[in-house]
Amino acid sequence: MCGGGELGKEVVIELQRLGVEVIVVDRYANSPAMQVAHRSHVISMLDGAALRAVIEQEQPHLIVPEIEAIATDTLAELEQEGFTVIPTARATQLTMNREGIRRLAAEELGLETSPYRFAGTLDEFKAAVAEIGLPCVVKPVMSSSGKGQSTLRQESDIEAAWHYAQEGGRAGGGRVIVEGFVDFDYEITLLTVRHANGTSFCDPIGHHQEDGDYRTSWQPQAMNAAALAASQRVAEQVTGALGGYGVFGVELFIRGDEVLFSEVSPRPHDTGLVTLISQNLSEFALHARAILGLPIPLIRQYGPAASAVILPEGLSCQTRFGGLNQALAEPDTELRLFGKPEINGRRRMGVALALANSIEAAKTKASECAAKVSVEF
Ligand SMILES: Nc1ncnc2c1ncn2[C@@H]1O[C@H](COP(=O)(O)OP(=O)(O)OP(=O)(O)O)[C@@H](O)[C@H]1O
Ligand SMILES: NCC(=O)N[C@@H]1O[C@H](COP(=O)([O-])[O-])[C@@H](O)[C@H]1O
Ligand SMILES: [Mg+2]
Repeated sequence: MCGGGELGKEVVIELQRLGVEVIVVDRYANSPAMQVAHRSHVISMLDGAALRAVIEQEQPHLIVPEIEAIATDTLAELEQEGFTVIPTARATQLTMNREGIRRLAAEELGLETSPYRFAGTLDEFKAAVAEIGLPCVVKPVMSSSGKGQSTLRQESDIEAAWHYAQEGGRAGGGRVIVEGFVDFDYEITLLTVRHANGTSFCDPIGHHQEDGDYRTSWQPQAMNAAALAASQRVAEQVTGALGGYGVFGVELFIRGDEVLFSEVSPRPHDTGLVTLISQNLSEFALHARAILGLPIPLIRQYGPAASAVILPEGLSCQTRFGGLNQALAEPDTELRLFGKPEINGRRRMGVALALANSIEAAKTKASECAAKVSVEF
């Protein structure tokens, strides 16, 4: 498992339930997934030689990327040499860089997306913003969880947005994407599972984002039949083009019956944390089954459910949690506190989960549960 955060941790648990030996690799020691793995290694996964050395040493049957920022060219070489990369090395190459997946979706598959331009210098960036027009959204081509992302509303935002994007990516500065701002009605993650017996869809997950990072998610998101069918068609096309087995988080903007492709994770998605309470098989269990080639005969959804993140800000290597008594007092609430060993700035440290009789009630319950957890430094 290349990447050992909160998403990987749940996949490790599911794999181990099925008898798999799991070795986690990440950039820092004692990452959440390392805490539940058989063994672990700390390396820079952007360093191809270091990544190759670990994989040659461990000889894994499956290489399971958990984050974008990995030396994906090395994964492609290893795949050529006979290793299996989940879902495919090409999928990890295309999705680690926004340029790869955007050009595939918009230019090769002909899917509708926001208008976009790429820029590698401040001058190109200014020209791109002029062409796309304001408001627009800028993101480093290699980033996730909103890192380095900003929305430009006026000319005076341009310079700061460029510098923030240069500092905020997960792999240093470089190219950015400038996207026209989409005034969507709502956005969804359509979890799509490619497995031995075909492709299955989870019920759509709605979510609310701030600063490019998710705050709450819920399932099922109400959708009209036309928009849902169009979403499934887009998801089938994109995941089919990427290939391989596993869960994909297909991010879509919905405007009336119109569906715009935004991006896709070739792995479980953070907004899909809600499936830890909302489905018989969570997205993590689905990923484990799919990559092992096991059957997925049914995905049962349990009704209105929500997740809300615990996202403190601070500086500490001695985090403690409080308020759990109050947080868990309501029925049908659960917590996952990830066990990240350090916080330096704002970091997602846990998530609250809730089931209720309506989506609104589930969102409120999950948010209240999250708010009652105090993080002490
Ligand atoms: N072109 C756009 N128009 C309007 N909103 C946008 C646009 N692009 C992104 N957003 C908003 O910002 C959020 C984060 O964008 P995006 O998913 O591209 O970033 P990310 O860093 O890859 O985040 P994650 O890793 O959590 O998926 C989107 O879910 C959406 O709410
Ligand atoms: N949107 C992608 C996403 O949520 N990825 C998840 O966050 C971790 C990194 O967290 P960190 O930045 O706190 O180390 C990743 O390892 C993955 O589990
Ligand atoms: Mg996203």
